[in-house]
Amino acid sequence: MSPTISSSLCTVAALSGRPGRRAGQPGGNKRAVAQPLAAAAVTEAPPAVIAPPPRPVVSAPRRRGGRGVDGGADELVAWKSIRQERWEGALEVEGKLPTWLDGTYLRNGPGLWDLGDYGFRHLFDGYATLVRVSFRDGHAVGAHRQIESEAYKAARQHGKVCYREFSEVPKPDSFKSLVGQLASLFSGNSLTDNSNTGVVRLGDGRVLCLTETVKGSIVVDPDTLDTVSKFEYEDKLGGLIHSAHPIVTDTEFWTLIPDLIRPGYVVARMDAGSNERQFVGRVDCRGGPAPGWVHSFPVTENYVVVPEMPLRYCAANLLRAEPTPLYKFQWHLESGSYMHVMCKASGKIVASVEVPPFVTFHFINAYEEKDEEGRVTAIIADCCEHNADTSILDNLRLHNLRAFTGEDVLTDARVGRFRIPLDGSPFGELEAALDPEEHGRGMDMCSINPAHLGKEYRYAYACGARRPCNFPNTLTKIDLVEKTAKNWYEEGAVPSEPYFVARPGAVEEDDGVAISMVSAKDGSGYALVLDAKTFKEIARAKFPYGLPYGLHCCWVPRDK
Ligand SMILES: CC1=C(/C=C/C(C)=C/C=C/C(C)=C/C=C/C=C(C)/C=C/C=O)C(C)(C)CCC1
Ligand SMILES: [Fe+2]
Repeated sequence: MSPTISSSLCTVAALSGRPGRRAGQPGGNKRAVAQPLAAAAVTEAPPAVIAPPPRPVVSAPRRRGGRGVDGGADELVAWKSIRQERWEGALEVEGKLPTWLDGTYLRNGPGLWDLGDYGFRHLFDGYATLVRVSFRDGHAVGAHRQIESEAYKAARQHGKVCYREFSEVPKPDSFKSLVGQLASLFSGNSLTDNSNTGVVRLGDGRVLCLTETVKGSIVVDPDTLDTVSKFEYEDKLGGLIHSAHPIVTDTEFWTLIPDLIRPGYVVARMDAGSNERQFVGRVDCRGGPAPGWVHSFPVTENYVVVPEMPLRYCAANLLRAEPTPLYKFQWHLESGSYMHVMCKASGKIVASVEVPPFVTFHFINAYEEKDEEGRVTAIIADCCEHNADTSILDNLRLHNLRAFTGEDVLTDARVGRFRIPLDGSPFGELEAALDPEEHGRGMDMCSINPAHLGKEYRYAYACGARRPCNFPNTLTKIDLVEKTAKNWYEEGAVPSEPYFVARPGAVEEDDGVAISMVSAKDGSGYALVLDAKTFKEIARAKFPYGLPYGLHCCWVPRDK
């Protein structure tokens, strides 16, 4: 079986007789060749460190994204663009930070949604803003900085969208024929590299920001937040899009690459320290007409779980200039929903079952269920499941996020637990792992103790809901054994993904802290440190300005 992805997005490149070219390195386009990006930052960005202004540095949308009020003091800035390129400074600490907390918390997310007088429409479109909080000896230093992607630099230079983002596309260039536009889409040239979704620390210590385009993999410096270089995959796997959430451990990296031409997924792994993905196996879709969206996927110790949900990629929507209700995707309930299980060692599929319809962006974890003799009988896979309803994508339009009227409009979500039997049965199960009322029927942006990745586990940390609300507004600690939740809430505040950091030497699964960045009701922002056991606040480290909402985080321990 050929490991080369035959995705429709590769078609033009393949036809042009330039095999093996890496995504993001189209022939003749010198801008796309790997090179340090920081040099551009020095000439184009403002001075290295800018003192914080007295008021939150946010700007309001002026067109399209809905009318906002200028970000003065006393109002939430979660959905407003950060105006400064960068800032760094000591944070005022309220409470007592644990002295063992020694390292850097990094958070990535779309923090800039305005270009001149043009406002983006969807949360996922914003240009990437990295936030850092470094903890040492009970003190905290904070910083933020825009990631210098090609897409961001071009937008800044030309004052308009220049690459295809999640929902925004560049205005059609009247000099470029339709064929030319199709060619640049299929070659990947016009796709964004705006790596605004995740941030991971690879086993070799490099820190990588990611999105769903392969070319949007960017290496950053966790200390300076400098954009260091493009992460170039040095293999022939091809593919222009991949799962935004690879599975990363100290020794390896697993990823899923959807194939839009021959609907399916390629499973690949990469050794720590390498840039070369290796083909492990392929899963053919059982439903059509395209693979399901795979924002993330889970693994166990011995297996990779490949989800196939009815929210599927749609080639026609990829080409459209105006966003459709489901953006680049389409809902195909009739196509069925499936879960596939691949053996990591052999690449063979050991189970492929039909499951009830589901909608998920974030898998939480998975593990192997064993019988008394230690034989693996089933795979358990947990996710943040939106009750098979795609409306969450509409909830996340900036207009809706900015227009909270007190009405309860956030759609319900739960911890969806799949049970995938390995005995050849054709069906798997999907049920709520606990009563969703425990976390207010809001559930997303989850982390676990990384020592339990792929293994049995008890606790998950996520954003839940206190209703009425239009967005998850609590932090919740889920106990999957007791089937209960502990919740943190502050009126009017928007917290982001709580990230678990274990205490050095910890034995118990919840011995550590959960760190979240909070955009407060009064326009301020702070890093919140909760005791992961009690889920009570230990300390908060306050930024002198409010920060926009952000998505995912990682932890970089200090080099000793
Ligand atoms: C640019 C192109 C694409 C980009 C896809 C992107 C940027 C997808 C990002 C998805 C994210 C950030 C999902 C997050 C979900 C968060 C939820 C549900 C939170 C809920 C509340 O707590 C493609 C679409 C891949 C097509 C090519 C072009
Ligand atoms: Fe995500």
